[in-house]
Amino acid sequence: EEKRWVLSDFEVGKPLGRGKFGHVYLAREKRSNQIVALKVLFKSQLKQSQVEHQLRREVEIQSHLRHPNILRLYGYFYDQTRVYLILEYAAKGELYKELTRCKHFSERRSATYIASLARALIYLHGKHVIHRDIKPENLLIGVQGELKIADFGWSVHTFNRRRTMCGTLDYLPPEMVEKTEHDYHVDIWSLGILCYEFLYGVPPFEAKEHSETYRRIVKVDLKFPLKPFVSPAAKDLISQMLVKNSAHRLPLHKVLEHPWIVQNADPSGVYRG
Ligand SMILES: CC[C@@H](NC(=O)c1cc2[nH]nc(NC(=O)c3ccc(N4CCN(C)CC4)cc3)c2s1)c1ccccc1
Repeated sequence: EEKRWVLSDFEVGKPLGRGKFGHVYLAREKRSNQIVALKVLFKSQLKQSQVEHQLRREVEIQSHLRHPNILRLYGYFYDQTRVYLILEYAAKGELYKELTRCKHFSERRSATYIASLARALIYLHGKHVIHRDIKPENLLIGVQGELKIADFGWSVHTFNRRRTMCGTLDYLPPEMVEKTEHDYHVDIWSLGILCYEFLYGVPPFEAKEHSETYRRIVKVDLKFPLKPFVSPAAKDLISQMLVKNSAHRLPLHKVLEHPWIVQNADPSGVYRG
């Protein structure tokens, strides 16, 4: 595990995509012939945006996670100018491109994905990790069609926060004792947004201006278009997740028991079309 990787350990192939601060390439680890995705980030850009600590946290968190719907991080290394993350290769690419191509997903496909994500989030929250950035752009599709949560750049260990919270509660002002804005309920809200976007092809509070989107979110101005047709059960689940009071959002284990999920999600967690 403590192997010190170097770039020459890999034969770097075609670029797979790009994201914040860098690109990701198909690569083959020469000794094992293992195919991986090599994410290359530029130190200059990381420094400029002061996200080095975030990247360290991403590596620390993702390297310890083991779940079929969470992209593995096998290791990392760096050189003078770049940081390299050795990631699991998701062979069917980016979910958002598939969603754009299909316009919107069927209820079976959507429910199968939402169930996988709920299971992955239950696992994450069990480890005191909240992702905080669950959206189509951060979801990849594995070779069997299974969903993989990628890019833990914004995830945090609630543990640390709770430790500071648990220390000396007495001296904390009310607003600090109040829910930290990032408790794990944020991921349930994001799952509701994702469910809506899978079924309708657009997120529920989309608007031309950011200020309008903000207003619609805080008001939870949830509207269900007449087209495409979406079952009342699906709308019921979405309505139970997109609730302003975070404590009243449907808990993740209840999401898995919801009739729409039970009736539509493929038990294997894989959508085979
Ligand atoms: C989620 C963004 C994040 N990405 C990762 O970490 C990523 C990690 C990771 N592992 N495997 C990937 N696979 C692909 O990117 C991929 C893309 C297209 C593919 N196909 C094209 C169409 N064809 C018909 C089928 C095959 C197949 C695999 C990616 S992306 C990121 C963040 C910052 C910088 C770079 C990348």
